[in-house]
Amino acid sequence: MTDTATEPTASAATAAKPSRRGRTSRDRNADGTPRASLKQLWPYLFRDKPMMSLIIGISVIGSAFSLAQPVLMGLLITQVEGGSLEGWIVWALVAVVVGDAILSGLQHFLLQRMGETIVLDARRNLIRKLFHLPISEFDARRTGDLVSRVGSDTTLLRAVLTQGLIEAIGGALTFIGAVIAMLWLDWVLFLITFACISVSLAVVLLLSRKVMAASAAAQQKVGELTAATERAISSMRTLRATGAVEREQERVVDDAVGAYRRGLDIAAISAVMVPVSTLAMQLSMVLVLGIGGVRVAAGDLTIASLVSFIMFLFMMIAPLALMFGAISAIASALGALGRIEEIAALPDEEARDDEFRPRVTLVGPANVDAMPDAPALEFREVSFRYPEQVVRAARAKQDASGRFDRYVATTGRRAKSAADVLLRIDESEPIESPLVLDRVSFTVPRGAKVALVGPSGAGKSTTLALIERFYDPTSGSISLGGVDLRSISRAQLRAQLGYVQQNAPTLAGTIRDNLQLGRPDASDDECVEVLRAVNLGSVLDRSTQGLDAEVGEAGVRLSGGEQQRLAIARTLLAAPPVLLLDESTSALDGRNEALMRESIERVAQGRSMVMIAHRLSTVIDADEIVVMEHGRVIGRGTHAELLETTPLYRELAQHQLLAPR
Ligand SMILES: Nc1ncnc2c1ncn2[C@@H]1O[C@H](COP(=O)(O)OP(=O)(O)OP(=O)(O)O)[C@@H](O)[C@H]1O
Repeated sequence: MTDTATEPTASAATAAKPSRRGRTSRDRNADGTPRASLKQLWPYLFRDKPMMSLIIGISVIGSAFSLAQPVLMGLLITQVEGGSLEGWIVWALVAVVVGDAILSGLQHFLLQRMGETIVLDARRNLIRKLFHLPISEFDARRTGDLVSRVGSDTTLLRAVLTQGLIEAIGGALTFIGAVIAMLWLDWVLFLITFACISVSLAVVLLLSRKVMAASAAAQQKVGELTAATERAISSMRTLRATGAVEREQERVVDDAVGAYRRGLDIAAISAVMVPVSTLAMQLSMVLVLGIGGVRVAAGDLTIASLVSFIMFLFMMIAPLALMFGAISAIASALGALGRIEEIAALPDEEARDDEFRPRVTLVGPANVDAMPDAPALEFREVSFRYPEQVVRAARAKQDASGRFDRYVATTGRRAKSAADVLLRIDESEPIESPLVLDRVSFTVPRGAKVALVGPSGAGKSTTLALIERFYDPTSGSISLGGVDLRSISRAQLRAQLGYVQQNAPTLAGTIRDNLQLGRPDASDDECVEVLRAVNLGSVLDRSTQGLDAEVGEAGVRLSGGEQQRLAIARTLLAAPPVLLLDESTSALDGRNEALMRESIERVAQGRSMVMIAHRLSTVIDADEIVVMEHGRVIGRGTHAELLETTPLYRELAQHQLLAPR
C-alpha cells in the first residue's frame, strides 16, 4: 500500500518556480555574453591524465634533444677550428635531429587525438544536458543557438591543445635550459634579449582579455546566425508563399555580417598581437647579431659561443611563440566554454523534484490498485503562468519583424541585426506573464473520455502540458489516481500517459522505428495489428518493404491525418492507461474524418482519455465536455447539457452545424 493519502509538504508555488539560470555578472563579459574561467577549462584538458603525461614526457625528451643540438654544434665548430674533428659528433648531431623530428610527429598526432577527445567530451556533456533540460529552456531559447553550441563552440576547445599549449609546457625545459646557457655564454647579450621579450609578453597578456570577450561575442553571433537560418529554413514554405523571401534573407545576412564583424574584431586584436611578438623576436635577433659581432671583434666572445648563443636564442623563442599562440587559443576557448558551461550549468528537469514530498510509487495502471476509487485525473483550482523568460522569448519570436521595424523607425538608430534589437528590447522591457490558466478544475473518472473545447488561446494545450509535467502549476494541484503529480517520478508518470501531439511529427526512419519509439520490444505482429486498429493497415501495401519502409520524402508519404493516426498507433502500442490527445486542426475529408473518429473510439476503449477537440463531431459522445475560454472553465457537461447551459458552446456547435441556429 502506498502512502498516497499524505498531503504533499512543499508549496505548489515553490515547486512551480522556473529553473534557476544561476549566472551572475561575474560570469559575463561587458556585452552580456557568458564567460568561463581557466579553472573550468582544466577538467576538460586534464581528463586523460596518463595521455597528457605521455605527451608532456615526449615533449620534454624532444626538448632535451633540441638542447643537445647547439651544444654539439659548438663542440663541432671548436673541433673544426682546432683541426681535430671526431666522427661521433656528426653522428650524434644527426641522431638528435632525426630523433627530435620523430618525437615531434608522434606528439603532434597524440595532441590532435586528445583535442578531438576534448571536443567529444564537451559534446557528450552538452548532448546529455540538452536531453534533460526542462521544456521551459527549449521554449525560451532559440533552437539554432543551442545547435551552434553543440556544433561550433565545442570545436574551439580543441585549439587550446593543438595550438601550442602542451608544446609550450613541454618546451619549458628548452626555455629554462636555453636561458641558463645564454646567461653562462654572455649575460649582457641575454639581458638585452630578455628586455625585448618581456615587453612583448606583457602586451600579449593584456590583449588576450580582449580576445576572450571578442571571441565570446563572435560565437554568440554565430549562434544567432544558426538560429536565424534554422528559423528561415523551417518556415521556407510560408516565406515563399508570402513573398517574404528577400526580406528574411536580408535578416539572415545581417546576422552573418554580425558574425563577420566580430571576426574582424578578433582579427584587429591579433593584428597587434602577432607583430608585437614577432617584432620583439626580430629585434632581439638583430641586437644579438650586432652587439655579439662587436663583442667577437673585441675578443670578448668566441665565434663558437656566438653561434651557440644564437641557436639557444631560437630555442628560447620557439616555446615563447607557442605560448603566445596558446594564450590567444585559450582566450578564444574560454569565450566558447562560457557558452558551453552556460547550458551545462542549467539544472536538469528533475533537479528540484526531491523538494516535493512525499515520493510515491504508483501501484497498477494509474494507481488503480492503491486507490481504486480515485479518479484517473483531477485538476483542483489549477492556475498557471508561463515563466517570464519563456513569455519574453515567445513574444520575441512572434513579433520579431514588427519590433525590428518599429525600433529602427522610432529610434532612428542603425541596428546591426534583428537579434541585436530584440536582445536590447527584451532586456529592458519589464514583462508580466499573463495568467494562462485561472483556477481550472475538472475530473476525468477512470475509463471516461473528457473533451476540452474552446477558442484558440483558451489554454487547452497548456492543460495537457501540465499533465505531462512539462511545466508545474503556479498554484492548485493535479493528481493522477489520487496522487499529486509532483509526488511521482517523471518517468513513472509519463509511462502512464500516452500523449498524441497536435500535428504529431513523424520521425526520420521506418514505420517500425516510429511505432517502436515507446516500446522497442514490440513484435512485427503487434505493429501490424496496431496499424490496423487505427485504420492504417493499407500503408503497408504502399511499399514492398512493409514495416521497413522509410516514412517521408524518401519512402511512404503520409497525409496529415495519417501522420496523426500513426502517432495514435505508436501510443496505442505502448498501452498507457491514460491518453492525452490533441486533435489535429488540419481539415480532414469526410472519409478521413470517419477513419480518425473510429481510431479514437478504439483507443479510448478501456482507457481514461483527455482530448482537445477542434471538431465537435469527434467528441459529441464524450462523457464530459469542458468548455474553456481565456484560461477559465466556463462550462462542463454533456453535449446536450452544454447546448442548454453554455452560450459559447452553443455558438461553436451551431458554427459546426451540430446544433440548429
Ligand atoms: N510556450 C509558451 N510560452 C509562452 N506562452 C505560451 C506558450 N504556449 C502557449 N502560450 C500562451 O498561453 C495561452 C494559451 O495557449 P494554449 O496553446 O494553451 O491555448 P489553446 O487553447 O491550446 O490554443 P490552440 O487551440 O490555438 O492551440 C496563449 O495565450 C498562448 O499565447
